[in-house]
Amino acid sequence: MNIDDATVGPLGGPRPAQAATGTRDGAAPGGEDGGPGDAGRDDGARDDPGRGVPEATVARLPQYLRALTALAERGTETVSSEALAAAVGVGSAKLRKDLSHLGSYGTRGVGYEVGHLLRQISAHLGLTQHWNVVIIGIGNLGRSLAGYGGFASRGFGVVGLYDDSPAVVGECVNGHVVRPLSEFEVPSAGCATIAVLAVPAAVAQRVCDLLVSAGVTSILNFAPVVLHVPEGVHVRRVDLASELQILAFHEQRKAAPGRTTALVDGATLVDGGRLGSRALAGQALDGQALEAALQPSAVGTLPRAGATR
Ligand SMILES: NC(=O)c1ccc[n+]([C@@H]2O[C@H](COP(=O)([O-])OP(=O)(O)OC[C@H]3O[C@@H](n4cnc5c(N)ncnc54)[C@H](O)[C@@H]3O)[C@@H](O)[C@H]2O)c1
Repeated sequence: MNIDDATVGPLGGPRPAQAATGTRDGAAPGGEDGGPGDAGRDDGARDDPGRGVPEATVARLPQYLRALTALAERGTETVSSEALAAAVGVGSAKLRKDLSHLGSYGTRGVGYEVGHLLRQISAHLGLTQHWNVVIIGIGNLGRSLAGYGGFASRGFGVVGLYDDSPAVVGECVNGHVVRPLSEFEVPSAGCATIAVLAVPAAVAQRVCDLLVSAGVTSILNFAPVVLHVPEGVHVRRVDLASELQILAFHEQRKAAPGRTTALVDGATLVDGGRLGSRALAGQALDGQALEAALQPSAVGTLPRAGATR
Protein backbone atom coordinates (compact mmCIF):
# COMPACT_ATOMS: atom_id res chain seq x y z
CA MET A 1 0.00 0.00 0.00
CA ASN A 2 1.39 3.32 -0.96
CA ILE A 3 -0.42 5.69 1.32
CA ASP A 4 2.72 6.17 3.38
CA ASP A 5 4.98 6.77 0.46
CA ALA A 6 5.21 10.51 0.08
CA THR A 7 7.07 12.13 2.88
CA VAL A 8 7.12 15.74 1.86
CA GLY A 9 4.45 18.28 2.49
CA PRO A 10 2.61 20.45 0.04
CA LEU A 11 5.58 22.75 -0.34
CA GLY A 12 8.08 19.97 -0.76
CA GLY A 13 9.71 20.42 2.62
CA PRO A 14 10.69 17.42 4.63
CA ARG A 15 8.19 16.09 7.09
CA PRO A 16 9.03 15.10 10.63
CA ALA A 17 10.74 11.78 10.96
CA GLN A 18 7.65 9.95 12.16
CA ALA A 19 5.93 10.59 8.83
CA ALA A 20 8.56 8.70 6.93
CA THR A 21 7.22 5.27 7.70
CA GLY A 22 7.80 2.38 5.35
CA THR A 23 5.50 0.62 2.99
CA ARG A 24 5.79 -2.74 1.28
CA ASP A 25 8.66 -3.58 3.54
CA GLY A 26 11.58 -5.14 1.83
CA ALA A 27 10.17 -4.78 -1.65
CA ALA A 28 12.03 -3.00 -4.36
CA PRO A 29 9.93 -0.27 -5.86
CA GLY A 30 10.51 -1.07 -9.47
CA GLY A 31 8.84 -3.93 -11.29
CA GLU A 32 12.09 -4.88 -13.00
CA ASP A 33 13.71 -5.35 -9.62
CA GLY A 34 11.15 -7.86 -8.56
CA GLY A 35 9.17 -5.45 -6.42
CA PRO A 36 5.56 -4.54 -6.96
CA GLY A 37 6.43 -1.68 -9.25
CA ASP A 38 3.63 -1.30 -11.72
CA ALA A 39 1.51 -4.04 -10.26
CA GLY A 40 -0.93 -1.57 -8.83
CA ARG A 41 -1.78 0.32 -11.93
CA ASP A 42 -4.90 -0.32 -13.91
CA ASP A 43 -4.18 1.94 -16.80
CA GLY A 44 -1.85 -0.33 -18.72
CA ALA A 45 1.62 0.69 -19.74
CA ARG A 46 0.71 4.20 -20.74
CA ASP A 47 3.37 6.73 -20.01
CA ASP A 48 2.51 10.07 -18.55
CA PRO A 49 1.39 11.83 -21.71
CA GLY A 50 1.86 15.26 -20.24
CA ARG A 51 5.50 14.96 -19.25
CA GLY A 52 6.87 11.92 -21.01
CA VAL A 53 7.84 10.33 -17.72
CA PRO A 54 7.38 6.54 -17.87
CA GLU A 55 4.78 5.21 -15.47
CA ALA A 56 7.35 2.88 -13.87
CA THR A 57 9.53 5.89 -13.14
CA VAL A 58 6.58 7.76 -11.64
CA ALA A 59 5.96 4.75 -9.40
CA ARG A 60 9.52 5.01 -8.05
CA LEU A 61 9.52 8.75 -7.45
CA PRO A 62 7.86 8.48 -4.02
CA GLN A 63 10.61 6.07 -2.99
CA TYR A 64 13.31 8.52 -4.04
CA LEU A 65 11.42 11.23 -2.24
CA ARG A 66 11.34 9.24 0.97
CA ALA A 67 15.04 8.50 0.83
CA LEU A 68 15.90 12.11 0.02
CA THR A 69 13.71 13.35 2.86
CA ALA A 70 15.57 11.12 5.28
CA LEU A 71 18.88 12.47 3.96
CA ALA A 72 17.67 16.08 4.27
CA GLU A 73 16.59 15.42 7.84
CA ARG A 74 20.08 14.23 8.61
CA GLY A 75 21.52 17.38 7.08
CA THR A 76 23.04 15.64 4.06
CA GLU A 77 23.49 18.10 1.20
CA THR A 78 24.62 15.90 -1.65
CA VAL A 79 24.21 12.23 -2.44
CA SER A 80 25.77 9.98 -5.05
CA SER A 81 23.55 8.03 -7.40
CA GLU A 82 24.94 4.81 -5.91
CA ALA A 83 24.07 5.82 -2.34
CA LEU A 84 20.60 7.03 -3.26
CA ALA A 85 19.97 3.93 -5.37
CA ALA A 86 21.08 1.69 -2.50
CA ALA A 87 18.80 3.53 -0.07
CA VAL A 88 15.86 2.87 -2.36
CA GLY A 89 16.82 -0.62 -3.48
CA VAL A 90 17.18 -0.05 -7.21
CA GLY A 91 20.20 -0.15 -9.47
CA SER A 92 22.10 3.10 -9.85
CA ALA A 93 21.74 3.02 -13.65
CA LYS A 94 17.98 2.82 -13.30
CA LEU A 95 17.99 5.67 -10.78
CA ARG A 96 20.06 7.85 -13.10
CA LYS A 97 17.73 7.04 -15.98
CA ASP A 98 14.67 7.82 -13.85
CA LEU A 99 16.05 11.16 -12.74
CA SER A 100 17.11 12.04 -16.26
CA HIS A 101 13.42 11.98 -17.17
CA LEU A 102 13.04 14.88 -14.75
CA GLY A 103 15.96 16.69 -16.34
CA SER A 104 18.17 15.96 -13.33
CA TYR A 105 21.61 14.58 -14.17
CA GLY A 106 23.63 15.32 -11.05
CA THR A 107 27.25 16.44 -11.11
CA ARG A 108 30.06 14.06 -11.90
CA GLY A 109 32.08 13.34 -8.76
CA VAL A 110 29.55 15.11 -6.54
CA GLY A 111 26.20 13.48 -7.16
CA TYR A 112 22.83 15.08 -6.65
CA GLU A 113 22.01 18.12 -4.54
CA VAL A 114 19.52 16.73 -2.03
CA GLY A 115 17.36 19.84 -1.52
CA HIS A 116 17.10 20.59 -5.21
CA LEU A 117 16.20 17.02 -6.09
CA LEU A 118 13.60 16.96 -3.31
CA ARG A 119 11.92 20.06 -4.73
CA GLN A 120 12.14 18.74 -8.26
CA ILE A 121 10.55 15.38 -7.47
CA SER A 122 7.91 17.07 -5.30
CA ALA A 123 6.99 19.33 -8.19
CA HIS A 124 6.76 16.41 -10.61
CA LEU A 125 4.56 14.50 -8.20
CA GLY A 126 2.28 17.50 -7.82
CA LEU A 127 3.05 17.81 -4.12
CA THR A 128 3.50 21.55 -4.33
CA GLN A 129 -0.27 21.97 -4.15
CA HIS A 130 -3.17 20.66 -2.10
CA TRP A 131 -5.44 17.93 -3.40
CA ASN A 132 -9.01 17.10 -2.60
CA VAL A 133 -9.74 13.51 -1.66
CA VAL A 134 -13.20 11.97 -1.59
CA ILE A 135 -13.80 8.49 -0.22
CA ILE A 136 -16.54 6.29 -1.63
CA GLY A 137 -17.74 3.42 0.54
CA ILE A 138 -17.62 4.18 4.24
CA GLY A 139 -17.37 0.66 5.59
CA ASN A 140 -14.47 -0.86 7.51
CA LEU A 141 -11.79 0.36 5.14
CA GLY A 142 -13.37 3.68 4.20
CA ARG A 143 -13.67 4.64 7.85
CA SER A 144 -10.05 3.84 8.53
CA LEU A 145 -8.94 5.85 5.55
CA ALA A 146 -11.16 8.75 6.54
CA GLY A 147 -9.38 8.85 9.88
CA TYR A 148 -5.89 8.44 8.46
CA GLY A 149 -3.80 11.44 9.42
CA GLY A 150 -1.19 10.78 6.77
CA PHE A 151 -3.35 12.23 4.01
CA ALA A 152 -3.72 15.74 5.39
CA SER A 153 -0.11 15.96 6.51
CA ARG A 154 0.96 15.34 2.92
CA GLY A 155 -1.39 17.82 1.32
CA PHE A 156 -4.27 15.44 0.57
CA GLY A 157 -7.35 16.82 2.30
CA VAL A 158 -10.38 14.57 2.71
CA VAL A 159 -13.30 16.76 1.64
CA GLY A 160 -16.15 14.31 1.19
CA LEU A 161 -17.40 10.87 2.20
CA TYR A 162 -20.01 8.97 0.19
CA ASP A 163 -21.92 5.74 0.58
CA ASP A 164 -25.21 4.37 -0.66
CA SER A 165 -26.38 2.58 2.45
CA PRO A 166 -29.15 4.30 4.43
CA ALA A 167 -27.46 2.91 7.54
CA VAL A 168 -24.35 4.93 6.82
CA VAL A 169 -25.57 8.03 4.99
CA GLY A 170 -25.99 10.92 7.42
CA GLU A 171 -23.48 9.51 9.89
CA CYS A 172 -20.64 11.80 10.95
CA VAL A 173 -17.25 10.16 10.36
CA ASN A 174 -14.12 12.03 11.28
CA GLY A 175 -15.88 15.38 11.03
CA HIS A 176 -17.60 14.67 7.71
CA VAL A 177 -21.23 13.81 7.21
CA VAL A 178 -21.51 10.81 4.88
CA ARG A 179 -23.51 11.80 1.83
CA PRO A 180 -25.44 9.58 -0.58
CA LEU A 181 -23.49 8.68 -3.67
CA SER A 182 -26.42 9.93 -5.77
CA GLU A 183 -25.41 13.42 -4.66
CA PHE A 184 -21.80 13.04 -5.67
CA GLU A 185 -20.20 16.02 -7.29
CA VAL A 186 -16.61 17.01 -7.82
CA PRO A 187 -15.79 19.62 -5.18
CA SER A 188 -15.54 23.02 -6.80
CA ALA A 189 -13.10 24.37 -4.22
CA GLY A 190 -9.42 23.71 -4.71
CA CYS A 191 -7.93 21.85 -7.63
CA ALA A 192 -8.12 18.29 -8.84
CA THR A 193 -9.93 15.65 -6.90
CA ILE A 194 -8.73 12.15 -6.20
CA ALA A 195 -11.41 9.58 -5.42
CA VAL A 196 -10.66 6.66 -3.13
CA LEU A 197 -12.82 3.65 -3.91
CA ALA A 198 -13.55 1.43 -0.91
CA VAL A 199 -16.71 -0.28 -2.11
CA PRO A 200 -17.29 -4.02 -2.71
CA ALA A 201 -15.76 -5.38 -5.90
CA ALA A 202 -19.17 -6.16 -7.38
CA VAL A 203 -20.15 -2.50 -7.57
CA ALA A 204 -16.73 -0.93 -8.08
CA GLN A 205 -16.98 -0.55 -11.88
CA ARG A 206 -20.43 0.99 -11.63
CA VAL A 207 -19.29 3.45 -8.99
CA CYS A 208 -16.15 4.16 -11.00
CA ASP A 209 -18.25 4.98 -14.07
CA LEU A 210 -20.36 7.34 -12.02
CA LEU A 211 -17.29 9.12 -10.67
CA VAL A 212 -15.74 9.44 -14.11
CA SER A 213 -18.93 10.82 -15.59
CA ALA A 214 -18.96 13.38 -12.78
CA GLY A 215 -15.47 14.51 -13.81
CA VAL A 216 -13.11 12.53 -11.57
CA THR A 217 -9.88 11.68 -13.40
CA SER A 218 -7.83 10.05 -10.61
CA ILE A 219 -8.99 7.03 -8.65
CA LEU A 220 -7.28 5.01 -5.94
CA ASN A 221 -9.02 1.66 -6.05
CA PHE A 222 -9.01 -0.69 -3.07
CA ALA A 223 -11.59 -3.07 -4.53
CA PRO A 224 -10.01 -6.27 -5.86
CA VAL A 225 -11.12 -5.71 -9.42
CA VAL A 226 -9.59 -4.18 -12.53
CA LEU A 227 -11.42 -1.02 -13.47
CA HIS A 228 -11.92 0.04 -17.05
CA VAL A 229 -11.64 3.74 -17.56
CA PRO A 230 -11.42 6.05 -20.54
CA GLU A 231 -8.20 7.61 -21.72
CA GLY A 232 -7.11 10.42 -19.46
CA VAL A 233 -8.37 8.77 -16.26
CA HIS A 234 -5.69 7.30 -14.00
CA VAL A 235 -6.38 4.41 -11.67
CA ARG A 236 -4.02 3.05 -9.03
CA ARG A 237 -4.99 -0.22 -7.41
CA VAL A 238 -4.06 -1.23 -3.89
CA ASP A 239 -4.48 -4.97 -3.84
CA LEU A 240 -3.53 -6.19 -0.40
CA ALA A 241 -4.68 -9.75 -1.07
CA SER A 242 -2.38 -9.98 -4.09
CA GLU A 243 0.51 -8.65 -2.06
CA LEU A 244 -0.16 -11.30 0.59
CA GLN A 245 -0.34 -13.97 -2.10
CA ILE A 246 3.03 -12.89 -3.46
CA LEU A 247 4.53 -13.12 0.01
CA ALA A 248 2.88 -16.52 0.49
CA PHE A 249 4.40 -17.66 -2.79
CA HIS A 250 7.88 -16.73 -1.64
CA GLU A 251 7.34 -18.24 1.83
CA GLN A 252 6.15 -21.47 0.25
CA ARG A 253 9.21 -21.68 -1.99
CA LYS A 254 11.51 -20.95 0.93
CA ALA A 255 9.88 -23.69 3.00
CA ALA A 256 9.85 -26.34 0.25
CA PRO A 257 11.54 -25.34 -2.99
CA GLY A 258 10.27 -28.34 -4.96
CA ARG A 259 6.69 -28.13 -3.78
CA THR A 260 5.28 -26.12 -6.64
CA THR A 261 6.14 -28.86 -9.13
CA ALA A 262 4.55 -31.47 -6.90
CA LEU A 263 1.35 -29.44 -6.88
CA VAL A 264 1.02 -29.68 -10.64
CA ASP A 265 -0.55 -33.10 -10.24
CA GLY A 266 -2.59 -32.17 -7.22
CA ALA A 267 -6.35 -32.21 -7.55
CA THR A 268 -7.25 -29.36 -5.20
CA LEU A 269 -5.14 -26.26 -5.15
CA VAL A 270 -5.72 -22.72 -4.11
CA ASP A 271 -5.94 -20.03 -6.77
CA GLY A 272 -2.36 -18.85 -6.82
CA GLY A 273 -1.04 -22.39 -6.63
CA ARG A 274 -3.18 -23.61 -9.48
CA LEU A 275 -2.33 -20.72 -11.73
CA GLY A 276 1.35 -20.97 -10.97
CA SER A 277 1.28 -24.74 -11.38
CA ARG A 278 -0.38 -24.55 -14.76
CA ALA A 279 2.04 -21.95 -15.94
CA LEU A 280 4.97 -24.04 -14.71
CA ALA A 281 3.52 -27.07 -16.41
CA GLY A 282 3.70 -25.18 -19.66
CA GLN A 283 -0.03 -24.67 -20.03
CA ALA A 284 -0.85 -21.40 -21.70
CA LEU A 285 -3.29 -19.36 -19.68
CA ASP A 286 -5.42 -17.61 -22.24
CA GLY A 287 -7.85 -14.91 -21.11
CA GLN A 288 -10.72 -17.35 -20.77
CA ALA A 289 -8.72 -19.83 -18.72
CA LEU A 290 -7.40 -17.11 -16.49
CA GLU A 291 -10.84 -15.68 -15.93
CA ALA A 292 -12.26 -19.11 -15.17
CA ALA A 293 -9.45 -19.86 -12.77
CA LEU A 294 -10.05 -16.65 -10.89
CA GLN A 295 -13.73 -17.42 -10.31
CA PRO A 296 -14.25 -18.51 -6.69
CA SER A 297 -16.59 -21.24 -7.93
CA ALA A 298 -13.80 -22.65 -10.06
CA VAL A 299 -11.57 -23.55 -7.12
CA GLY A 300 -10.51 -27.14 -7.49
CA THR A 301 -12.16 -27.58 -10.89
CA LEU A 302 -9.26 -26.91 -13.21
CA PRO A 303 -8.05 -29.90 -15.22
CA ARG A 304 -4.84 -31.54 -14.13
CA ALA A 305 -1.70 -30.47 -15.83
CA GLY A 306 -1.53 -31.92 -19.30
CA ALA A 307 -5.29 -32.41 -19.64
CA THR A 308 -6.88 -30.80 -22.65
CA ARG A 309 -9.52 -28.16 -22.27
N1 LIG B 1 -11.22 -4.00 4.96
C1 LIG B 1 -9.99 -4.20 4.50
O1 LIG B 1 -8.99 -4.37 5.25
C2 LIG B 1 -9.74 -4.20 3.03
C3 LIG B 1 -8.46 -4.33 2.63
C4 LIG B 1 -8.19 -4.29 1.29
C5 LIG B 1 -9.20 -4.13 0.39
N2 LIG B 1 -10.47 -4.05 0.81
C6 LIG B 1 -11.50 -3.87 -0.21
O2 LIG B 1 -12.08 -2.59 0.01
C7 LIG B 1 -13.46 -2.65 -0.27
C8 LIG B 1 -14.23 -2.26 0.99
O3 LIG B 1 -13.94 -3.19 2.02
P1 LIG B 1 -14.64 -3.05 3.43
O4 LIG B 1 -14.08 -4.09 4.28
O5 LIG B 1 -14.56 -1.64 3.91
O6 LIG B 1 -16.16 -3.39 3.05
P2 LIG B 1 -17.46 -2.94 3.84
O7 LIG B 1 -18.53 -3.88 3.40
O8 LIG B 1 -17.17 -2.79 5.29
O9 LIG B 1 -17.75 -1.49 3.26
C9 LIG B 1 -18.18 -1.26 1.95
C10 LIG B 1 -19.00 0.00 1.96
O10 LIG B 1 -19.36 0.31 0.60
C11 LIG B 1 -20.71 0.72 0.60
N3 LIG B 1 -21.27 0.51 -0.72
C12 LIG B 1 -21.70 -0.64 -1.27
N4 LIG B 1 -22.17 -0.41 -2.50
C13 LIG B 1 -22.02 0.91 -2.73
C14 LIG B 1 -22.33 1.75 -3.82
N5 LIG B 1 -22.87 1.26 -4.97
N6 LIG B 1 -22.07 3.06 -3.72
C15 LIG B 1 -21.53 3.57 -2.58
N7 LIG B 1 -21.22 2.82 -1.50
C16 LIG B 1 -21.46 1.50 -1.58
C17 LIG B 1 -21.38 -0.11 1.67
O11 LIG B 1 -22.59 0.49 2.12
C18 LIG B 1 -20.32 -0.13 2.74
O12 LIG B 1 -20.45 0.94 3.64
C19 LIG B 1 -13.75 -4.07 -0.72
O13 LIG B 1 -13.71 -4.09 -2.13
C20 LIG B 1 -12.62 -4.87 -0.13
O14 LIG B 1 -12.35 -6.03 -0.87
C21 LIG B 1 -10.76 -4.06 2.09
